[in-house]
Amino acid sequence: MAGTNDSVLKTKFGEIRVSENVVEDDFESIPIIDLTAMKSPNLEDRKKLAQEISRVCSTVGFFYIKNHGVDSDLVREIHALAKEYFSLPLEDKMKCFRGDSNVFRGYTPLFNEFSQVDHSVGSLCEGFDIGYEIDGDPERSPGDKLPDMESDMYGTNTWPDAQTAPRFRSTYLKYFRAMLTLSRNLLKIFALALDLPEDYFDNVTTYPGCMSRLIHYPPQPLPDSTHPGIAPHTDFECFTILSQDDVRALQVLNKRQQWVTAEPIPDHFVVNIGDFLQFWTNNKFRSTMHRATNLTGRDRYSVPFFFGVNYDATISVLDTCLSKDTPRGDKQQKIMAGDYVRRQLAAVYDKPLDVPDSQPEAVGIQIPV
Ligand SMILES: O=C(O)CCC(=O)C(=O)O
Ligand SMILES: [Fe+2]
Repeated sequence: MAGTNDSVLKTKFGEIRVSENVVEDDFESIPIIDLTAMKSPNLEDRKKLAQEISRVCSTVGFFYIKNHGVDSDLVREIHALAKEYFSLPLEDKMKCFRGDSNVFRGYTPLFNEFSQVDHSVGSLCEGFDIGYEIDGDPERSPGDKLPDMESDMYGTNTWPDAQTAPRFRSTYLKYFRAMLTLSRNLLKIFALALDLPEDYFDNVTTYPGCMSRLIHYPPQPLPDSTHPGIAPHTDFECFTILSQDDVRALQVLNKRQQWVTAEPIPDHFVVNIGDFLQFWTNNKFRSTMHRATNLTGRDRYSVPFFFGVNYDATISVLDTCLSKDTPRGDKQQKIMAGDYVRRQLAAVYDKPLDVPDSQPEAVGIQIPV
């Protein structure tokens, strides 16, 4: 029912009416999942975990993970790195300007990332993006080459020079490797959750199209939707693993269309489903809308890792997600991972599209918000 404090939110999938009253998390909205069983030698334990994840992904699309196996010192290091990097003078950071990269990597200054639907809304955050490279993949060896794949989303990372930001590259790639390992392990549980063999996605994750960002949100003076920390959006890839510091800002849209704060919890990551898994699962898993609003008066740092599949992999509804209510024709709708990500990044970074017109769009697949 429409309330007095409602507003209409434009999204890339249509308009929805949301309540502007931010509610506290009751942990039903954003449950905590213990990943201990992910490493269990017993398949039944892993299946049980998969069932729990399946339930949460079909209802909320957001959850915290604990006992994930990532070293807490490494998490501290990456946050220290972010803080150090963003405190550099703007001219040093601009040497890695993301606009100079044809694969959207490098430094984005304040107000240069736009809402997915409204380009007049620039986010009150600065970021540094890196993407997949061989040295960031523990399953590849130094000297291996990026594959000669069709997608033009593979490319090189832009790094600050060692004098400006010592240890930046080595620390960030160490973190990227840890996230990639965790993601590949999680994807096996997702496969079980979808009644598929654990290795089902292995052949589309040999050179996975992943990206990571360091983000700095200066304090936001007012709950002002003209310059939100990050405007409401869904993520593009399979899932995102987010490390937050202790400053609250992340808000998740629940089923009652209210914003719920995802409180930072020490040693936990926040995981959310992205668009690929929603397409793949025929909308069974939810790519949930979220935003960041930092009204704490403190600087906030966060580090998302976006786990995608090989950029030239094709995504269409999984056989296990077709039902009598979903016509087989839905299987004909396909998206190529790299094209989809390029289009979405171009939309938020305002870069001219250079994707050929003939590439399929994900328009046929209905995404309920
Ligand atoms: O910083 C956060 O809490 C969220 C970041 C986010 O949603 C994104 O970068 O896609
Ligand atoms: Fe996001």
